[in-house]
Amino acid sequence: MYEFSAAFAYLCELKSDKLELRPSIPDEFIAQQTRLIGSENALRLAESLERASPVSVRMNSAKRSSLFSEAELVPWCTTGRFLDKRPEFTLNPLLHAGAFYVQEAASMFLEQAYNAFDETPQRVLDLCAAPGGKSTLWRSLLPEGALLVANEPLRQRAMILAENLAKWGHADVVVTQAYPEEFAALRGFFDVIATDVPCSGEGMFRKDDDARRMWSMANVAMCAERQRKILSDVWPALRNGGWIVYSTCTFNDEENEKNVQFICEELGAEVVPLSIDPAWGIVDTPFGYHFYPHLTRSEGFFIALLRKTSPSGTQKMKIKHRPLVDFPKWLKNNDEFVGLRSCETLITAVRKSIADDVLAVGQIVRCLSAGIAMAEEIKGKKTVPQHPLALALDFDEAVFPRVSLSLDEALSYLRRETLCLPADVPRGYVNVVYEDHSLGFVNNLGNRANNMYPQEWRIRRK
Ligand SMILES: C[S@@+](CC[C@H](N)C(=O)[O-])C[C@H]1O[C@@H](n2cnc3c(N)ncnc32)[C@H](O)[C@@H]1O
Repeated sequence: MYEFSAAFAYLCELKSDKLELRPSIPDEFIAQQTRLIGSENALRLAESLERASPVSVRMNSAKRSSLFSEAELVPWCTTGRFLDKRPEFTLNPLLHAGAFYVQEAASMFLEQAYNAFDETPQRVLDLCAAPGGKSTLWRSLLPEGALLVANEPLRQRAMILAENLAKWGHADVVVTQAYPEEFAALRGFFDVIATDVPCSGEGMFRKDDDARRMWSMANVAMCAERQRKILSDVWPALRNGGWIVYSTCTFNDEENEKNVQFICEELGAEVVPLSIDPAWGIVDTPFGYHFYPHLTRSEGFFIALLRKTSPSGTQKMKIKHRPLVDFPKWLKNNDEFVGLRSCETLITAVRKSIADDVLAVGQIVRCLSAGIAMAEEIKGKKTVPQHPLALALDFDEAVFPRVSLSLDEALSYLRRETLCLPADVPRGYVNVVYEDHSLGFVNNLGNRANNMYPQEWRIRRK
């Protein structure tokens, strides 16, 4: 029974009083929340969805910078920071150097799920990963030598995911573009599968008008069904005893609690409790954790940690070994890597200890990137350093001459404009840096320096 109360009537007034520039929050959504969390909370939730979103960032602990060091900490994530206002992030070169990521604070709670693992996972699949907020966090949490497969089925979004992970700089990442069922052939391969599933986006009502416009109970039901299909399709790829991190940015129980129940009962898993501080304002339920914007400084979010109890078996994969190739010795620890040819001309470096896993994944699903894209060979003569190398944590910055850029020059570089370097800078490939953070390469011809920043990554903002 819906609880149509005075609070609900007040909400309707609130909606009609608003300057109607934005689509209003759907009545049925308010009724649904009234049923789920009571009228008082539904009222406070709806009010909070009309307020401005909090601003937060997460620092890349492997690319140290003093930026935002004074900002308030996000209590559930060691590298999260709240900002008082939203700066022009695009015009900060350190964003493009991978020193930080702009991320909604609730998503950073993933760190608490990670802390609940009783052993360190070695193979993690982030199944619905674009644009890469949680993948960059996974990568920061995982130790070196553990493999992260970050996947996104949609091409354009997968390209953005690859870009954001290249900026983050860790070598032990494979970016794939595949649908969940394609991973089933990697039977029992992964220790962890994270499913940050596409959802009805109620938690985004504050930021995203389309989420308001597209919302309906029918859409909620459609999303819930698609989520169950995603989970069922990828299920064989999770090893027995492996972990599922299930999350959505929506509030309703169809896509949250009922799907967690489906995973437990139909697929075979148990919910694992997380430790939370009551002061955080997170709502703890038997099936997972809710972030409500009227209670936490965040958007709406739901997350559950589960452990697989059903058997999956493992399939011993026959790895088709590819010939190793020499790669230019431009890394700090070249001996830890092997060179592989990604396509005819591109040479990548992959950590030796995970090379077989990387090959196994590449045999089953389409890979957009794996390891560090090092160099392009041109007609077997010239070796051109690739942009991801300049952003990689393993890049040996002593190899190429380095030039520090001012803010204006750095922005000009990121817009892919031609630069003019000081006369004493050697000719050839030069690494350009901003505040000690590598931004990329230029080819210095003397009178001008050709900009090697990837065309599709360039910033357009003046
Ligand atoms: C909520 S977003 C992921 C956000 C991301 N995890 C992050 O933190 O930046 C869900 C993603 O799932 C993708 N997706 C859509 N259909 C999918 C499917 N059938 N299987 C897996 N992912 C899908 C969407 O394109 C979208 O990029």
